[in-house]
Amino acid sequence: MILKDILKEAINGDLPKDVEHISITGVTDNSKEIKKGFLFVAVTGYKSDGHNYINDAIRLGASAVIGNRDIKGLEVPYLRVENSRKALGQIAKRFYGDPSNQKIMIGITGTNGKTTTSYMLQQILEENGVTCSVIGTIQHIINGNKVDSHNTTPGTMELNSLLAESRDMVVIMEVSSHGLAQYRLEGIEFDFCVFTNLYHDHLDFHGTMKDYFLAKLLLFEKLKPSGLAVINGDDFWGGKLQEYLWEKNVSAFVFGKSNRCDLAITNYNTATNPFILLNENHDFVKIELPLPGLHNLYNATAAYSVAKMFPISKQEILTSLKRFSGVPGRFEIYKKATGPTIVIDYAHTADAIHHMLQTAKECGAKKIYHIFGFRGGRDTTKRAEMVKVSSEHSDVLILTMDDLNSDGIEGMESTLNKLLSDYSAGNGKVIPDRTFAIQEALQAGKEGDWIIITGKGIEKYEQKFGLPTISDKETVLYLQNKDQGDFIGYFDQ
Ligand SMILES: CC(=O)N[C@H]1[C@@H](OP(=O)(O)OP(=O)(O)OC[C@H]2O[C@@H](n3ccc(=O)[nH]c3=O)[C@H](O)[C@@H]2O)O[C@H](CO)[C@@H](O)[C@@H]1O[C@H](C)C(=O)N[C@@H](C)C(=O)N[C@H](CCC(=O)O)C(=O)O
Ligand SMILES: Nc1ncnc2c1ncn2[C@@H]1O[C@H](COP(=O)(O)OP(=O)(O)OP(=O)(O)O)[C@@H](O)[C@H]1O
Repeated sequence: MILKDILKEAINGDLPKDVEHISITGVTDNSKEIKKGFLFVAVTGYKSDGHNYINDAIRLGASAVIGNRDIKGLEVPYLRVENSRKALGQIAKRFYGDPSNQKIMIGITGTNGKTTTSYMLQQILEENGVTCSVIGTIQHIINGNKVDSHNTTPGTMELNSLLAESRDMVVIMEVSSHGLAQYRLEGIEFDFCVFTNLYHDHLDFHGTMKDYFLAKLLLFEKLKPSGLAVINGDDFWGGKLQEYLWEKNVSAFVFGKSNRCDLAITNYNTATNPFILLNENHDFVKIELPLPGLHNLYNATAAYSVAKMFPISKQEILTSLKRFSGVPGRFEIYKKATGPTIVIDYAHTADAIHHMLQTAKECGAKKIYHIFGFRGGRDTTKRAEMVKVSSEHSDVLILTMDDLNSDGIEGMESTLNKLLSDYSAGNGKVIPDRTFAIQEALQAGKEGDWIIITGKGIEKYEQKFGLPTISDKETVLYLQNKDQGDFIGYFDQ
């Protein structure tokens, strides 16, 4: 491939003579992936600086380098750009032949509900003959094949490579604020952009809610002129987004409780036989879902709003939602003939915890045990509110370990104790070993009680705990079945 052909957007103006005829064999921003004839794009990162690896890249065979520093005297041509992360996105798109341009692109953003809404939409579309690639937190699904996911929104080279590989008609993407802020979607345009909600999260990265919102807003700048924004109008920031798009004359379809919404919520039931009743231009739509919780009904409404833009009948959409298969690690219920109801969920914001505990109450929980922890190295300012909400809406809260990342175990243990004493109403305890915390709740829980384990969903434990299990699901199954023989591991999907 001729280098200058993929630099169209990345470099303004004429290229130097020594670059005109260079051909390249690949592109990467990671010196460890360099092969002979590659273009190396040096990116200034959050942990390290790609410019420090330029010499390694040349030694390994890079035939040209792009960066955003003033660098002279390299053995291969060097092109300086203003922002090499952005340039990488522009180059990735060209290198892979602008693959998103050949797809119907659906981007879903928001603090919570992205994964659930994508799975709902995938099920509706696929059951009605529309093949989908799904890119998100749990995994990426391309042409029906599952690929491990390292980021919710993959890095720009990986993303464009997945899109180029896809033979599916539609791409449903979870779009994270990090991905938007880091130009991972540079040059990609969307047919539908969905906004689920915005709550306190990731402020370690964005600083303020306003900046977090502004990062999310970037997705809606990527809407095609013919595209449609689908917005949860009941969310405070959803309202702000609506105003912004209105001023810009961008088409938006809004759902919410106000009767001014395009899809007005008139009634719902969140517990047994959950449903949400919607008024769409005096035509009533009843979405039934095999999954409790108002939050899931909102996710289903978002999925319905997009699906109805496809040539699929209302009845077909409602049938698919009624038999929705659920999402691994999101409101997954484990219940034996007798004993407590156990739920494994991915809630990791105060708002999501509120929804979970509220749903358990609405489902008739007699006593609620809530087990959770905090990710090390991530937004610490959300922790107090998570403890307050848990303490207020559960009967017993047990603080335990989540992934430590770069934090130390002793430090986290004292953080848990301090948060519990400062923000709970005295109805909690700290059990650092996550498997023992679950064990204690399962031993105490009786028929009619609910035990809610949040934060990790299907993710594997990063630390070793007391019981020989590697995830919340394994721990629950191990404890539920431990009298029935030796445990050999269930190995999560
Ligand atoms: C803090 C952060 O967001 N980091 C993201 C960022 O990494 P980075 O480019 O800054 O990486 P870095 O390690 O500082 O390295 C800088 C540069 O040096 C290069 N390098 C480095 C070492 C070397 O030997 N040679 C070399 O060339 C690297 O390839 C890179 O180009 O860009 C990478 C590529 O796009 C991302 O994979 C990476 O996500 C990390 C793994 C991460 O954990 N991110 C989280 C916070 C995140 O993005 N989360 C959201 C979901 C959030 C949610 O809603 O829950 C997501 O979309 O996943
Ligand atoms: N619409 C919603 N409003 C509030 N909370 C929700 C909503 N949907 C899901 N949740 C809660 O958030 C958790 C994560 O849901 P989901 O994985 O669908 O969201 P996500 O946006 O993909 O999250 P992440 O970016 O962290 O992967 C769920 O387990 C549930 O507790």
